[in-house]
Amino acid sequence: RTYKIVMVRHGESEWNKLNLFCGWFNAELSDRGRSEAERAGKALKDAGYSFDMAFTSVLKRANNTLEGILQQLGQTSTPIKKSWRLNERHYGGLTGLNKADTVAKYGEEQVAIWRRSFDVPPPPITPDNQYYNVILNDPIYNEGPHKDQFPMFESLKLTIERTLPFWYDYIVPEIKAGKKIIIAAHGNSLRGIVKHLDQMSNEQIMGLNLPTGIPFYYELDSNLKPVPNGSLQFLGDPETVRK
Ligand SMILES: O=C1c2ccccc2C(=O)c2c1cc(NS(=O)(=O)c1ccccc1O)c(O)c2O
Repeated sequence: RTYKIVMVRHGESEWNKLNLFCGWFNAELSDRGRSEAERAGKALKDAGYSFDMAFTSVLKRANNTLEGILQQLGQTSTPIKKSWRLNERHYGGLTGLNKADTVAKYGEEQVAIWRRSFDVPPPPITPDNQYYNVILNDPIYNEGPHKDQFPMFESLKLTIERTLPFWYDYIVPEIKAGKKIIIAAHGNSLRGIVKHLDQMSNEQIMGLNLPTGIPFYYELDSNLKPVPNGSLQFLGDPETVRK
């Protein structure tokens, strides 16, 4: 028997529009992001998908993307499990900075190192960062992580290491129970799952930039390994996917 699982990166957020590092800040979806979610839902509906369960982060940009999709499917009562472990990578002290600020503050060379590094973290977010308290005290984190383990920064490596336990402990059992699953999350948390499923190298996964709002699916065998040609298939018309 094989299993099909659908994943989607949330649509454009208000901070994506401004090209700001967002990470664990709870930014809203932009209007464009909402319409991306609507289109994703329509593509899934046209392809005949339905879901028994959904997983998402605790960030509203992913939650609202999921809600938009389920609305199009007429499945707004689908059980949803949220976890901080599916959150976007925490960009630490870069949170709220745009490209110019980042280069001005840290220089081109350092930015280039961060861009190509798997395990080099950004600087920690500090109390002088205007988003420090709003993130640390956001009630969306009441279910975790604990204050004494709350991250102040994450490398891609650290992000993947805190995402995969959720995949194993919560998502895999439901897949094996035959549930039809959708995951609505973020570029870097989805990279963790994709890297694991396709056994990709650090370099390979850093080269993968998942498009926003375009659902993709995996077809997995009984060992939850991708079947031949069962990796990372995008949904929707090729024109949209190609862009
Ligand atoms: O500085 C970083 C960076 C710093 C620390 C951890 C990870 C990254 C990172 O992953 C990254 C960066 C810059 C850019 N491009 S950029 O230099 O044009 C840029 C900088 C700042 C804000 C948005 C931008 O588009 C990227 O595409 C990235 O994937």
